[in-house]
Amino acid sequence: MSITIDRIKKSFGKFQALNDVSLDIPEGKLTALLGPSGSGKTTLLRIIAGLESSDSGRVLFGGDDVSNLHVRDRNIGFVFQHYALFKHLTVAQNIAFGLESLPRRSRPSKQEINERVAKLLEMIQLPQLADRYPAQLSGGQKQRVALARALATKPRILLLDEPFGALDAKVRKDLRRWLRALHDEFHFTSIFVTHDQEEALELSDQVVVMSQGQVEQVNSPTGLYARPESRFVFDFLGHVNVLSGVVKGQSLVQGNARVALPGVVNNQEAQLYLRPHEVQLAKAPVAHARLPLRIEAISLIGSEVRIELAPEGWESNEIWEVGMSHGEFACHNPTRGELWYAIPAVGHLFAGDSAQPETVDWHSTAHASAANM
Ligand SMILES: Nc1ncnc2c1ncn2[C@@H]1O[C@H](COP(=O)(O)OP(=O)(O)OP(=O)(O)O)[C@@H](O)[C@H]1O
Repeated sequence: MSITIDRIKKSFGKFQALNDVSLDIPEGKLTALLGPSGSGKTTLLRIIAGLESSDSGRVLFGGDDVSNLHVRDRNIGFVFQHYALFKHLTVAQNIAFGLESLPRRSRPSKQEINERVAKLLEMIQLPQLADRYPAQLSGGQKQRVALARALATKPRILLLDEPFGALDAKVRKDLRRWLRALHDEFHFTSIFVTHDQEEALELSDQVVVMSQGQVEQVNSPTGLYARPESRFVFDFLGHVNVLSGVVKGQSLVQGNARVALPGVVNNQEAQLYLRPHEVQLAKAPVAHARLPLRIEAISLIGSEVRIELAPEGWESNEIWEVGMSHGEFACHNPTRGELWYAIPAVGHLFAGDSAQPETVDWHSTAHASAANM
């Protein structure tokens, strides 16, 4: 069941929580609503659910306007951050609750309910815990039961609001993988609220980045990371290295730093954004870039070595980060306190007042410079 959000506005008093939001949520896909605290994610989710009404605009399910439909009639499953399991009911009774509460004419028989609960217990891989009470479960187990309960009435749409927010990092990761696998098997249309970029990128088919009650950008995780369309998305999604300066003589210049930018208008202010993987380190500057940096920290944990560097003779608001394979690291052995030069291969330039970046590609030059290391 696809979902269409059509020009939704919502204010709380004078505060505009959602400002003309339009969005298409594709059928059978997992869509993440990602954004900083207060950007309007939960408000949008609650309007889709029918738990909150909008001031204007429409919500459509599969093309049908459901804006005036009661939450009960929207056939939606919910999972929230704080497990809202009934303490006095067992796991099996919690899962059966939605089915037992259906009006008599649509309620399945006792036997059918038992069978469906048994199937859901299998699905969440907890059949052995059917007779336990919520207090006897771990946080991760409680969230799995909450999910089974949400799915018991076979909803067309599943809404999840920071479902793993209260769990520790390891359990979160396991549950993410498990939810993704479950989704791939059952294909419900899901919307997932999170402010954790890693979670959004790892779990979803489509990411909606929100800021101040508006949609900033919608794309697949890879598309969003590779082609951010605004400074906000750049800053919000992963680390980014920034050189701010003025364009002079076909180069972006600030203090000791200089990067060649053929074709850019002189004498305007500009910011060059570089992802850690778009930069290499060399012992000397190259023709298209002179970006001296001193190594401040080296982190060997993870699949890549992460090197943090501070500008030398120029300034940057944040520390720079460059990724390097463990093989490269062993070969070049960069050490804390040493002076190195960042060599950009691809960059994203915001020149003057432009809200959208222009991609600059120095690839051929960068390959030549890698030999410098
Ligand atoms: N019932 C309400 N009354 C008044 N203001 C509200 C209400 N609900 C939300 N807001 C305000 O609307 C804004 C958006 O809130 P919302 O919960 O949608 O943000 P969010 O992106 O989900 O944030 P978080 O990640 O912190 O949950 C916030 O500034 C919040 O204070």
